[in-house]
Amino acid sequence: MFEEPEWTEAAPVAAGLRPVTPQPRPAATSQIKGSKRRQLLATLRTLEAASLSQQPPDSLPGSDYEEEEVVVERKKKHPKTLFASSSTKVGGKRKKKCQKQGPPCSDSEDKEVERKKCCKQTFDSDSAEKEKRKRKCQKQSPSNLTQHLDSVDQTDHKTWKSSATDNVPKLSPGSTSPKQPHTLSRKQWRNRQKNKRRHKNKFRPPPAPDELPAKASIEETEVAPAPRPNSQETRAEALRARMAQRLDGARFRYLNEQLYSGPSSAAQHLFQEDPEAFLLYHRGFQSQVKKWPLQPVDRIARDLRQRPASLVVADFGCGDCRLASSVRNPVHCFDLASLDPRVTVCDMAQVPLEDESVDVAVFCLSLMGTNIRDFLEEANRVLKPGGLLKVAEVSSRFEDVRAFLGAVTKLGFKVISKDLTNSHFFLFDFEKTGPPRVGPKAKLSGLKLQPCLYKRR
Ligand SMILES: C[S@@+](CC[C@H](N)C(=O)[O-])C[C@H]1O[C@@H](n2cnc3c(N)ncnc32)[C@H](O)[C@@H]1O
Repeated sequence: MFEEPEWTEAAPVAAGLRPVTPQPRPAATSQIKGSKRRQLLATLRTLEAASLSQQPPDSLPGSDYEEEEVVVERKKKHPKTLFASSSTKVGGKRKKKCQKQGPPCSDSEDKEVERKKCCKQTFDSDSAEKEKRKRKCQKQSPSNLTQHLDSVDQTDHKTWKSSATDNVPKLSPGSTSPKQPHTLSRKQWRNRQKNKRRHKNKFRPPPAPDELPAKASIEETEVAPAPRPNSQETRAEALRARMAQRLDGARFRYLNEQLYSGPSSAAQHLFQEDPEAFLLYHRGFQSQVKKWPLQPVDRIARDLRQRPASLVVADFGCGDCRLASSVRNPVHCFDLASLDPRVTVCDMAQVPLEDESVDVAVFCLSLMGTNIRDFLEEANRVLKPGGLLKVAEVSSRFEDVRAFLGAVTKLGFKVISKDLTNSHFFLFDFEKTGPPRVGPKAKLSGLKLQPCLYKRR
C-alpha cells in the first residue's frame, strides 16, 4: 500500500533521484545508484511479472488473452513470482529500496504527466525498450514507481482493475491537475479490442498452462467424429422415411379416389395390374381407420356375435379379413386382391356363391365403386329369404340417408335398423324381403354416395 509518511522519511536518502528530468551526476554516485537501479529494475520486472500474472481475466477489462499470454511467458521466466505472497514480499522489498532512493515526486503538472507516461510504459512487454523506459522512469519518478508497486501489491481485484484500466498513477494529493485521459499503446488497444470481442462471444477465462493438455483432450473429444455423422445419417434416414411416408400417403389417396370414382371393373383391373398398390391402399386405409374411436367392422362383429354362430356370412370387400377373424361364423371373404388366404379374389359384383346360400351379407366401408346397385343386387341374389344385410359406410358419404334407404328397399330389402350415432360411420340393417322390385333400367339415384376422399395432412 501506498504509505505517504514512509516516503517522506526516506526522501533524503534518495535525493539524487529527485529531479524529474535527467541531469548529469557525479560518476561515483551514479555507479552506486547504477547498481541499485539494476537491482531495482530486476526486482521491478519480477514484480510486474508476478503482479500481472495475478490479474484475473474477467476482472481485467483492459486486458485480454494476448496480455495473459505475455504474463504466462513471464511466469515461465520468473517461476518464483507466480504467487501473490511472493509478489507482496518482493513489492515490500522494493518499496524499501525505493524509499531509500528518493522522495515522492511532487513536482509540477508537466512532470507529473511525464511520469505518468513513463510509468504507463512500464506495462509494455517488449523487454529491451521497456527496460530503457523503466530506467528513465525510475530516474524521473520514484514516487510513481512506488505507487505502481503499491498498486501491484494489491491482490484485491478492484485494485488490479484500476491499475490495469487506468495504469495512470494517482496524482499526489496536493496536485490540482485534472486526471489525464488514458492513452493506450497500440498493443494495449489491440488487446482491448480483442478482449471486447471475446466478451461478446461469451468470454471464457483462459486455462492455466497446466490445464492446457486437458482442454486439448476435451476439444478432441468434442470433435470426435462419432456422434455427428451418426446423427446426420439418422436425420437423413428420418427424412427418407418421412418422404417415403408422404409418397405412400399420396399414392393411397390416389388409389382411394380411383376406387370411388369408377366402376368396380376398373378397380379390379387396377389391382390386378399392380398388386402392390392393393397393399399400399390397405396400409393407408388401416392408418386412417386406426384413428377412429370405433372401427365399424368391430361393431358388426359384435352384432354378429349376438346371433347364432351357425349363420353363414358373406363379407363383401373383406380387406384383411378382420371380420372373419372376429366371429365364430363361417365367413366367405371377397375382395379385389388378397391379403389373407381366406380371401376369394373377385369383383363383388359377381361372387362365386350359389343363390340364396348365405344368412348374412356384410358391406363394411366397401360400397366403393360407382356401381353400388350391382353389389346390392348380388347380395340379394346370394342371401336366403329373410337374410340379413348389414351396411356400414362413412357418414359423410351420405347426402340423403332417406333417399339411400328408399333405393335399397326397392332392391328387395326392408330397413330393420339404422344407427346414425357414430361420428364416423352410419350403420344400417336390412332384411331381404325378396328379389329386387324394380327392373334393371329403373333409376335409383338414392344409391349415389359421395366419394370418401382423404385430405392431405
Ligand atoms: C375400405 S376397405 C374395408 C375393408 C374391411 N371391410 C374393413 O372394414 O376392414 C374396402 C374394401 O373393399 C374392397 N372392394 C372395393 N370394391 C370391391 C369390389 N368391387 N370387389 C371386391 N372388393 C372390393 C376393397 O378392395 C377394400 O379391401
